[in-house]
Amino acid sequence: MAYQVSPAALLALAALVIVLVLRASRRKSLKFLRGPDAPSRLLGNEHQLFHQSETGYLDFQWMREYGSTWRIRTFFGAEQIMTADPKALQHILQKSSYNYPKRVDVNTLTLLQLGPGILWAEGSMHQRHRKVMNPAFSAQQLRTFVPLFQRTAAKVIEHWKTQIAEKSDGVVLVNKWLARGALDIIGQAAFDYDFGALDNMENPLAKEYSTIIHDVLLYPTPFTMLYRSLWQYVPESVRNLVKYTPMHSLRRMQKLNEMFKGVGRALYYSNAAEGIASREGKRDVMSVLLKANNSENARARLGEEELLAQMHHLTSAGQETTSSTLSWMLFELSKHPEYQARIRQEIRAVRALVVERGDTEFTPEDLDSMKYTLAAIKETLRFHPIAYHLWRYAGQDDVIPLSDPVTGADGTVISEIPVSAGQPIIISICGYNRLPHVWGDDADQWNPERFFQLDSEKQVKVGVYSNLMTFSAGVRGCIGWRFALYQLQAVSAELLETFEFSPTDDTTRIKRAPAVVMLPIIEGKEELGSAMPLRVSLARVQ
Ligand code: HEM
Repeated sequence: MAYQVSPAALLALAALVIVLVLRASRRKSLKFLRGPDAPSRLLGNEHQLFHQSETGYLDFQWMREYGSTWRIRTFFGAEQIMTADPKALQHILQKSSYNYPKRVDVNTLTLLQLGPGILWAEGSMHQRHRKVMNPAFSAQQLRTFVPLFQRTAAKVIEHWKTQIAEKSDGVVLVNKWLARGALDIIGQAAFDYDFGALDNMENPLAKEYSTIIHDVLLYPTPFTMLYRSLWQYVPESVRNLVKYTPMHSLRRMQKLNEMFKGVGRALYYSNAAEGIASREGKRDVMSVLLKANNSENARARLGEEELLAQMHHLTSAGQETTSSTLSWMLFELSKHPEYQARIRQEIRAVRALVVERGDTEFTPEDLDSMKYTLAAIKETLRFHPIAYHLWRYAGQDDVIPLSDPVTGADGTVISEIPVSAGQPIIISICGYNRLPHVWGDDADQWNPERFFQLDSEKQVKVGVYSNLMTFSAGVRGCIGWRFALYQLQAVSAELLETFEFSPTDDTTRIKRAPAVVMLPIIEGKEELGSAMPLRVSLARVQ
């Protein structure tokens, strides 16, 4: 059936385009920066970025052509800065506090899928959320989760042993199991609740999480992208209403949110019924949330909607990120058997010390002493940053300094960029993590050894860990980075001690698909959704 568009709707659209063009033209022009042509006037380079053959492919190409900062187009012909420059990133993320808010289209997706929690909140509201959550993420608190990480790894190991005994080719979709493990971990660590995702393959929440990013965020259509770009012109107070748009992707997001709220509400109120007195001195996430809900100080209090959203934000932010990173690490090790063997040797040497002193499990100190394993984790975080772009805009007029001056359109050298309020900016985390002058001439190779040779004194200090941008930085930097690190250390040590990982026939076709977060998909087998098949076998006992 052909769609009828009313003349009134066309007029409204034309008026909107005029407003957008006028608004963009009031901004300082970025013509002095070089950059690629836009394939579309309406979509600029946006559609191209969400459909690139692999995450970062365009970033790396443009960096080679224009330097670490360049100009692209966003919707309706407006100009946009894209940068991987260390000083620019430090300025925007670390030094400017809340002056570079998140781009409205991407942030509204967070609101629709996860509710009004910490990842979505801006300014003073974000400060309040962060203050409530911070105590649950101290290094001391997180060390106590190492045994939980090990117990979960043991469950994954049992499942994989069964799988390889049953299948002649020994191929396991490792990301599916690691995602289930990560969901169980976050549930127990944060809320003392077992989602049971590793025990029950039919677990509805785990099933929904396993497909939502692929189904909803990967390869958006031009119409979907344009529609989302318009959200910034809707007043914030009513933006939540876009969830009623009859679009499949938005319905799916809302469904997930409602499913989570069902679990979260029951969980929160069963804990609340026990009273907060029993949680005196405790700093786990559930305890800090209960205290925040009961706080006499209105500035510290979180309402029910915010509480449930907070629980959902943590669950979602802590699941796909760690499990995907671990999947990519195993993928790289399968292609680097010598380094994998070295890691296994290191883990077994530390295990011998553990046994010698009469213990059964690695302590956090044992894990920290595994230098080769840690270098492989850092290198994977650098090479495969799950959150590969951050979408921001300037909240006020400003000047962004550059550490890597670029050659301008007229041939002059540019070492700072004046921006007007409203100027959209894409921060290329994947680009920064590949800068040769920061990481070495072989920055395009996965090589953990670099971490034994880098002179961090010569680098601009950015990021929260190892000068990587992978966890972002500043007031909005990842609150869970230490949690993630301990989890990656503890789980990878158990898996690599037990199993050997090697490539499969699909290995060369595994691609990093750009879906706001990076997903592994197999070229030609996209119908499988996110998939990381690896050949798994029991490691030889020495
Ligand atoms: C390898 C694992 C991880 C990576 C690469 C990662 C990356 C990031 C990045 C890039 C951001 C900034 C997002 C933005 O500004 O839009 C972020 C924020 C956040 N992350 Fe992580 N993350 C990881 C693990 C975790 C874990 C395990 C948790 C929870 C236990 C967590 C919880 C959060 C939260 C709550 C925020 C929002 C912080 C705020 O806005 O104040 N993350 N993460």
